[in-house]
Amino acid sequence: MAPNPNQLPVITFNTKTLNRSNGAWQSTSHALRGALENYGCFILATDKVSSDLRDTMLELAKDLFHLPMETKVKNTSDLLGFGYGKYASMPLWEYFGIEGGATIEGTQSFTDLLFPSGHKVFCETAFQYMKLLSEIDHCVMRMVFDSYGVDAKECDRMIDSTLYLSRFMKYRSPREGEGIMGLFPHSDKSFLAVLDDDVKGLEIKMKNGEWIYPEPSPSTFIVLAGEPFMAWSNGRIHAPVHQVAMRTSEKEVRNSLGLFSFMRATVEVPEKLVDDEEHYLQFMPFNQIEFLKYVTTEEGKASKCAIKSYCGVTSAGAD
Ligand SMILES: O=C(O)CCC(=O)C(=O)O
Ligand SMILES: [Fe+2]
Repeated sequence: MAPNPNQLPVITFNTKTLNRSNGAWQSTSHALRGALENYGCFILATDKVSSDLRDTMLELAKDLFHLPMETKVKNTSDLLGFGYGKYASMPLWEYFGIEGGATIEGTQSFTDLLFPSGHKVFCETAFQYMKLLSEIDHCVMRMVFDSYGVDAKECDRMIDSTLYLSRFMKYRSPREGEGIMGLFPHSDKSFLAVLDDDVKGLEIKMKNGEWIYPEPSPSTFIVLAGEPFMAWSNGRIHAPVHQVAMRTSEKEVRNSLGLFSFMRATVEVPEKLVDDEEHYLQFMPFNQIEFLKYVTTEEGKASKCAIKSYCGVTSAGAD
């Protein structure tokens, strides 16, 4: 698949492509893996999540941002990017994260905390929506493992250990004198992210340095690989730098939703992905939750590619 800077590859998940005994599974798996290697992301077209559910979720997420600040800050977490976030350095951006967001327990305790008098519709919708996103995440994992010829049991081990962070994000338009940057350029510290939004703003840097600007659509998501997935693949999968910019001059608010995956189990490069030539072992086994803590240290913050300085093997990994 030749990289095309203006367009991301589109991968379709439907009953045909998701049936392992159908030939379409294999061709889709290879295309998906190629997309992650060349672009680090792709557009996922699927009817797995109805547009009604997506609209309802995007609408309900707005309720969170109307809460008083003293309620918002109750959503705390020790993990980077979880909890509630609003930073002076990125004043347009605000987010809420749910730890264990694809489970009813996690979603319920978040709802109880933020809406003490109850918000059944929010809880049920968020759980239903994020659970579907977690199923998409599982399918992506299975296809990647399958395409590399890595044992499905290893994939199950990883999926079973996944801690999901569901995140509700809001970007307001800049006021006079403010910059347009909603979220600064970064590569994700999650394994995978499944992203959804209602207004354009996500910008992804390609390997050749050009940026692409995916258009939101009610029938597509963006699936994006993070640094830990790159390490697991021994450097094959790309973890693209991306950012959010509020370029429009109109008074506009951008809402986005995402499900981010983190492995509790040790992440280890599969033997299949190591050889003596091009793919000597580039990353030592690591714990992704410990890696998240490392990212907040001075060394982690100063590093150009945190996963390489955390567990990269050779000088090829140094910044
Ligand atoms: O808001 C978005 O679309 C992207 C958010 C993002 O990149 C992140 O939370 O890491
Ligand atoms: Fe990101």
